[in-house]
Amino acid sequence: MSNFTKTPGWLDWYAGPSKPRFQLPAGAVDAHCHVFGPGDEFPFAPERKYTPCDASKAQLFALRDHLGFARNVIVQATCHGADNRAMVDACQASGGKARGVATVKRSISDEQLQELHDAGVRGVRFNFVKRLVDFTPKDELMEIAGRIAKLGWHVVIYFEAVDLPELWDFFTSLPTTVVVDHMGRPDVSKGVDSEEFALFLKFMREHKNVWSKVSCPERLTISGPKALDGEQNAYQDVVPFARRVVEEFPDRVLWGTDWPHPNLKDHMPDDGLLVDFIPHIAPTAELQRKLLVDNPMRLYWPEEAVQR
Ligand SMILES: O=C(O)c1cc(C(=O)O)oc(=O)c1
Repeated sequence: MSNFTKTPGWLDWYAGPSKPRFQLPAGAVDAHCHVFGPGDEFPFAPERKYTPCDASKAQLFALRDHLGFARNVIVQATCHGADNRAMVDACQASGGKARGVATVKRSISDEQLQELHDAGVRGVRFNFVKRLVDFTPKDELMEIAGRIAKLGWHVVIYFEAVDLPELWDFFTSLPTTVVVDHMGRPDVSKGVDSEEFALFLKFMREHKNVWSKVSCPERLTISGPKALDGEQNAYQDVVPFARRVVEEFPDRVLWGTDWPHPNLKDHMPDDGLLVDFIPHIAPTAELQRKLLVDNPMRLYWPEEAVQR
């Protein structure tokens, strides 16, 4: 037990997830997941907006093996601020099976960036979700992007769909591959043919360096049903969004569990059933292989990626 007190109402990750019915392709990558602490070993950042339960590297690796993934991409969680030690420790302990995405400040030195690279970091995350982080000036972010571009890294962006118009010019001037978290958080109640989602598709269509994670149906759903109690048709209201992105941009999509699912308020999904969501959004073996193996390997393990 950590000395930190969890945010009231915090939902812990689901213990004892089911075995997915969907068999992941060999070499599948969970390309969006986090570690939290443990708080006593890797304290949460003073500037954090929430205090989570612990979610250790050992627990993450056990989930990876249980679900049938070969590798993880561990994304720095905002509760750790720009202190990347927990994420780096997990990457280093993974025996080459994890790569990382860090959060850095302008003050980071070139030596420190190189250390992150040596630990397996291949990207930085810029977060624009106001409930998660304080504002960072765009000139600072652009300076960081210019520096990490030289290492061959990419930028991961997290924002809400309503904020895309305002952020458009900044995003489209980033010099690297740009990976959008959770499809830019569409409001699924507006429908897949909404102006809002059309703008997101245009963003990807017009900018070939933009990729998307088609993750987090458990976050985006309004009407469910929830991935609990053996449900094989979970989050039907999110399926058309993710499927549209996978089918139009099959070579620029990634998928991740988002374990341990920070800040869910309504329910905590059974991660086995979350994996069973994948064939609903990527219905063919080829789309599944691109989404789960080829694309994440190209971005995070290019030295090992198979050219097809
Ligand atoms: O929507 C969220 O609350 C959320 C938070 C974080 C984080 O705190 O890093 O990461 C995510 O991917 C999603």
